[in-house]
Amino acid sequence: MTNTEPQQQSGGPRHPLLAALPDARPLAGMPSETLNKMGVEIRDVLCNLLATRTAHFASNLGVVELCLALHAEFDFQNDRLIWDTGHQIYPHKLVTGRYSQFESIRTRGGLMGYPNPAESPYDLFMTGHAGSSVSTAVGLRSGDILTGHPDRRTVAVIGDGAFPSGIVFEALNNAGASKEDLTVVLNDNKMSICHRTGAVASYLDRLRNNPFYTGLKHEVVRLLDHVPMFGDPAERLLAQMKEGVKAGLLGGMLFEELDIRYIGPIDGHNIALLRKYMNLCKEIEGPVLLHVVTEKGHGYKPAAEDPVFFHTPPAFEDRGGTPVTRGSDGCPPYTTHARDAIGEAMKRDDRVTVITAAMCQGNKLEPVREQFPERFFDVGICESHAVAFAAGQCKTGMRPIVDIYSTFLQRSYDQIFQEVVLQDLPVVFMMDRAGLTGPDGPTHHGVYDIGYMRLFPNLVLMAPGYAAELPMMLDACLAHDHPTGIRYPKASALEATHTPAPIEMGKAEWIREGDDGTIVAYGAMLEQAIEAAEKLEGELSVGVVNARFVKPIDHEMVEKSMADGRFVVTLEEGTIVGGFGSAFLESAADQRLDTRQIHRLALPDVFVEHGDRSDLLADSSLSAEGIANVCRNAASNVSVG
Ligand SMILES: Cc1ncc(C[n+]2csc(CCOP(=O)(O)OP(=O)(O)O)c2C)c(N)n1
Ligand SMILES: CC(=O)[C@@H](O)[C@H](O)COP(=O)(O)O
Ligand SMILES: [Mg+2]
Repeated sequence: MTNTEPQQQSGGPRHPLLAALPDARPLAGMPSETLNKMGVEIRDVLCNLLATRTAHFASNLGVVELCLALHAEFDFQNDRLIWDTGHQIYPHKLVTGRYSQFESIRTRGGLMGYPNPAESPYDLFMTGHAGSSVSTAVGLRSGDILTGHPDRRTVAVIGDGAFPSGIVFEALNNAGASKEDLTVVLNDNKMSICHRTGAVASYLDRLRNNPFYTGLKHEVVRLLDHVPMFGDPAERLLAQMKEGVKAGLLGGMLFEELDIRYIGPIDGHNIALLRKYMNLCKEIEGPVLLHVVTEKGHGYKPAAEDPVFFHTPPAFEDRGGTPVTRGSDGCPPYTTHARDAIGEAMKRDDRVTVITAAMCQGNKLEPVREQFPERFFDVGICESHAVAFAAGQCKTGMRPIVDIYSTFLQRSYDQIFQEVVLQDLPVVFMMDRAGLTGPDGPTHHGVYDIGYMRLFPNLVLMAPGYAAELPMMLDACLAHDHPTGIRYPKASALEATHTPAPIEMGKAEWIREGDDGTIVAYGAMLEQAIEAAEKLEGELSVGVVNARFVKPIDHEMVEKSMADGRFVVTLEEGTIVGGFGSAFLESAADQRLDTRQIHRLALPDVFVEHGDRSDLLADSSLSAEGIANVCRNAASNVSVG
C-alpha cells in the first residue's frame, strides 16, 4: 500500500525493526539508513490502520522522518518533547514502546489518538487542542532549571497551521526574553486541515523560497562577496545592501529580532540532514527555531495529492493505489443542515457572514466558501480572535455567524464574555461537535458548553432535536438583536415526521403528553427520548418534550411536565455539572416544585474516554433502553405526597 512496501521476512514479523524496539533509546545508535527502513515500516502500519478505521493520517505520514530523527538525537525519557496538538503522534507512539498495542488506537479501552501520559512517560501532556506546545515547553524548561535539571533539553514540534495561534507568539515573546535553551521545530507542510491562511502563511512561503532551502545560498553569497566594501558612495550603498541581502538569505528575521535563532528551512524527509541540524540546535545557546519543510501525506501518493481529505479520512481500502471508501449510510449529520442553513441565510441577507477557525472542512463549509468568498472568513486556528473579530463586524451592522466546535470555542471564553455578551452584540455561535466526538476522546468531546455559556446574561441558547429545526433556529437567531448560540452534536440528524411548532424564544415544543412521567430532552437526545417513550408504551404513559432552550428555560414547561406528581427525566449530551438538568432543577426549585420528581441523565463528572459515541452514551443510560429503565425506576421509586 505504501510507495515503498516493507519487506516481509519469511516467517518473521511484518515490522521487524518496530517489533524489536522496547522504547526509543536504541534509535540513538542506529545509522540513518536503518531509520529510513523503520520509516517504511511506520508508513506501512499507518496505511494498514486506515483500512480498518477513521484516524489522523496525512499529518502522521508527514512527520515520520522528523519523529525518527528527534528520537535518535534526543533521549526523551530525560529530555522533553511536546508535539503540538497531538494528532501527529502515531509515529512517536510506534517508537516509544507501543507498537504491539497500536492496533487498538482510537478504540474503546485502547491507545488514544493523542498523547496520553497514562500510556507512556514519553507523553507529557494529554492534548488535542492546537497551539500550546511552545508555552508548555518554555514552562518545562523553566521548571527543569528551577528543580536542578538544566541538562534536560526541551523540544516543541509545532505545525504551520497551529503556529499563527496567538498563544504561540505569547510563548515566543517569553522564550526570546528568557534566553533559555529551547528548540522549536516548525513543521511546515503548507497545510492546516485546509490550506493555511493568513500573513504568517505568506511569510513562511517567502522563507521557503529562501536560497538556503532552494540550494542557491552558497552561490548568491559567493557573488555578494565580490561587492567591494569600501570606495565611492555607490559602492558603499551596495555594501549595505549586501548585508541586508545576507540577512535576508538567512531568513527568519521575524524570529531573529525576537532573540530566537532561526535555522532553515531544511528538508524534513531527510533523516541524516535532520539529525545534523538537531545537533546544531543542541550546540546553540538560547532559543532556536528550526524550520523544517515536510509534505503532508508523504509516502502515500493519494494523501500527498489531497491532504485535506486525508487529514482524517474514513476507513478506506487501497485498490492498486486508488483509495476506495465505504459509502456512508444513515441520515445526513447536523453539520450538513447547519451548513445549508448558513448558506441560505447568506443568500437572503448580505449582512450575514460566517467565520471559521480553520475548520472549513469539518464544518462542511466549502460550498459556502465558494459561493460567498467575500463573506466567508477562515481566520486560522485563532478562536479568540475569531470571536472578537465577529464582535467588530457586528458593531458595523453585519450579522456574523461564528461556526466553531464546542471544545475549541473554550479557547475564546473571555472574548465571548467581554467582546460579545457584555456588549449585547447579536453574534450567532454555531457550536458544532457539541456532545461526544467518539474516537477523538476527552480533548475533543464538546460537553461543557451548556454550562459555560448559560452563565452569561443576554445570551439565548438553544439546541435542535431534529433536522428541520436547525434552519428555523438559525433564522430565529438572526432575527434576534442579542447574542445567541445553537449547539448540535457530531451525529446524524433525526428526520422528524411531525410539523415543527414555530420557534418562539424560550418556548419548548411538546412532542407527546404522558400521564405517568415526562422525558425532557435538550437537543439531539430527543431521538432517544421518543424511542424510549415508544418502548414504554403499554407499560407507562410517558410524555416527551423537546426543550429547545436552556436559556431562557421554559418555566411553564417545567411546571407542566411535573404536574400531578409526574416524574421527569431530563436528557442532554453534556456534563451533568451545570447543564440543562441543572437549569431544569433551578427552575423547579424557584417555582417551589418538588425536585425529588426530577432525574437528570447526562454525562458523568469525569473525563469521558474515547470510543464509539453510542457505546459511550449507553454507559450513561443515554440510550433509548437506558432511558426507559430510568423511567421504570422513576415510576416505581418516586412517591410524591
Ligand atoms: C484549538 C484548536 N482548534 C482547531 C483544531 C483542529 N485542528 C486540528 S489539527 C488542525 C490543523 C493543524 O495544522 P498543523 O499544525 O499545520 O498540522 P498538520 O496537520 O499540517 O500536520 C486543526 C485546525 C484543534 N485541534 N485545536
Ligand atoms: C486534531 C483535530 O483536532 C481534528 O483533526 C479533529 O480530530 C477533527 O475532528 P472531526 O473529524 O470531527 O472534524
Ligand atoms: Mg501543517
